[in-house]
Amino acid sequence: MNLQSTTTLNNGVEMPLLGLGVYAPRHNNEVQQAVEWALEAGCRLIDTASIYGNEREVADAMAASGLPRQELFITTKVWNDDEGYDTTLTAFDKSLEKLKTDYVDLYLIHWPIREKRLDTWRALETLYADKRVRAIGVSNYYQPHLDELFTIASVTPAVNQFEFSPYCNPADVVAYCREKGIQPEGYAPLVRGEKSNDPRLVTLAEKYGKSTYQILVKWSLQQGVVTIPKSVKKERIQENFAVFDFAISDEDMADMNTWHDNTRVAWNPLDF
Ligand SMILES: NC(=O)C1=CN([C@@H]2O[C@H](COP(=O)(O)OP(=O)(O)OC[C@H]3O[C@@H](n4cnc5c(N)ncnc54)[C@H](O)[C@@H]3O)[C@@H](O)[C@H]2O)C=CC1
Ligand SMILES: O=CCc1c[nH]c2ccccc12
Repeated sequence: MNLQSTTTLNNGVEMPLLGLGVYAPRHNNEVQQAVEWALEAGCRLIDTASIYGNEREVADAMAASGLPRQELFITTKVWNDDEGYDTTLTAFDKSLEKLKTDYVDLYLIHWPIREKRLDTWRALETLYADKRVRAIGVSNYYQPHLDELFTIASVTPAVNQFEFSPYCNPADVVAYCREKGIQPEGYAPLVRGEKSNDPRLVTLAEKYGKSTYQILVKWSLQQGVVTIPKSVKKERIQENFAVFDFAISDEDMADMNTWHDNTRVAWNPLDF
């Protein structure tokens, strides 16, 4: 496995396993530079969203990189206020305009807004049928949201993105996604640095000669879960991607799988 390693989605599209998240730097003008550094380091997956307000910066970095569009994998998301059928189609057009591209690789429903999420999904299916997105998916969907979606969906979501770290490890959601052919993707894999002093994590970092951040990234990757650590600092971006020269033992992976303590940086999907 290396930075170019991909997973094959349920419609045959190849998605990189490791990418850069771009929510939410203090200043969005840091995003263009961060994406450029990530692309230079070999990263090809960028995770943005309309609510992050930085799709234009992502577009500028894509252009500055000189990389062919088809080598990049760009995810964006429809935000809560835009959910609904027509509003989602309009929001998608705005995202495309900001991203200065004529297609998105993966378009996600950002949160499952109760009254609107089925109409929002129908809009995503329209965009997919019209070949304006290569894959469609959801974010922050747990089993009840997926089960509801399956009652109307003509297309199975290709990806479900949700909070995923050893400290927020909804293993039942991962298992359910796999059963249904949905690729799990984890956000906040670094718990925004909140756990970097956890003695158990520090011990593993020392054992493997890696940083605590690299241990967290590797824990996701070794399970085949796509992961999108965020940083806008060059050294940290490079550090977070330098995780292909070691492996966490099965025993240590099993131990990390007992650390779940419901630590969340975002809302609980079951509240939606
Ligand atoms: N679908 C959704 O609802 C959500 C999606 N996301 C996506 O996931 C991405 C990652 O999640 P985040 O919330 O950004 O949290 P994260 O867990 O990736 O943490 C990022 C923070 O960790 C610290 N950090 C990163 N690398 C470091 C290093 N090598 N050394 C020291 N500190 C380091 C920095 O403070 C940085 O701001 C987001 O940028 C976004 O793209 C995030 C939250 C919700
Ligand atoms: O992707 C980040 C999701 C998120 C969760 N809460 C908020 C509030 C405002 C913007 C984005 C988000």
